[in-house]
Amino acid sequence: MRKFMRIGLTGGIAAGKTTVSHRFAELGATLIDYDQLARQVVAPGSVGLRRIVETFGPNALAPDGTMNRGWMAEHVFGPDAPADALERLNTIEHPLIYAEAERLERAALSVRHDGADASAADGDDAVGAVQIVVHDIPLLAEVIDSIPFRFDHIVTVEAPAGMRIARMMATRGMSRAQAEDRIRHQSSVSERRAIADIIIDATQPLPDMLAQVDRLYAGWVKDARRRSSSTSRPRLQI
Ligand SMILES: CC(C)(COP(=O)(O)OP(=O)(O)OC[C@H]1O[C@@H](n2cnc3c(N)ncnc32)[C@H](O)[C@@H]1O)[C@@H](O)C(=O)NCCC(=O)NCCS
Ligand SMILES: Nc1ncnc2c1ncn2[C@@H]1O[C@H](COP(=O)(O)OP(=O)(O)OP(=O)(O)O)[C@@H](O)[C@H]1O
Repeated sequence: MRKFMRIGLTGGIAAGKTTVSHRFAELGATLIDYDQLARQVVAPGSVGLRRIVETFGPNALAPDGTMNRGWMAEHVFGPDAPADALERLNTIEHPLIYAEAERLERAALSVRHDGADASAADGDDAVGAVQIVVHDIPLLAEVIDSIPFRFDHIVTVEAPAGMRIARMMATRGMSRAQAEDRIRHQSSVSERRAIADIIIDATQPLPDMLAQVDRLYAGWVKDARRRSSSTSRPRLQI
């Protein structure tokens, strides 16, 4: 019997989400990184990039055929960004991202932890491994009503805006104005907390934060094992 749990991971930009998600991956979770998918679906030659250029014009394309991320970021987050620009970009990218996330999740669930094809080994499932799939979704609070997944738990990683702005300026080469623009276009701490059942405080010392992640993961594995006695199939509710 397969044991599967789907987790949503979110948090304000530069709060510490990637630090947390990498720890989950080290512990054995399958990680689906929506920032990475957002890059994949607009790769050169993709349907996503073609639609973006049709919608936003040739400035959206860099000379090397990739999406011009700097222009795009300014065009959707900057002070002179048209009111509906971010929504138009999201409308193009989000369905493509969800389709890819679904495909990755199905692929992960069809392979057992030891690498064997799960469909060929149903008889071994009584002692089968637990699979925790973590969807790392910066914008989960924004898309919670439209995303085609349901989560067993939602975790938000939080740090004060001042600390996040300082981190963006120090490590991502952003100006203060660019960092503030990015925060302003995201949901608030309270909106993220409203959808989450678990909060990770990223102002605590790193070892304490990672220990909290370890405890969470161990608890989920235990719950998934317990639950599997009443569920015979992975829950792919999409
Ligand atoms: C606007 C773009 C081109 C800017 O690219 P850039 O390289 O500067 O940023 P990057 O993609 O690395 O994102 C960094 C962070 O910005 C924030 N962010 C990204 N997209 C959005 C958005 N649509 N709304 C609010 N915040 C966003 C997130 O916190 C994200 O983690 C790019 O972010 C994009 O294509 N965004 C739309 C796709 C999307 O929704 N991505 C998030 C997946 S949930
Ligand atoms: N508990 C902590 N103590 C000290 N530094 C931390 C802690 N958590 C995260 N950081 C640091 O904060 C910075 C931002 O963390 P991280 O890259 O994980 O953020 P993020 O939320 O994934 O950002 P983004 O939303 O842009 O993807 C990193 O330099 C990371 O090392």
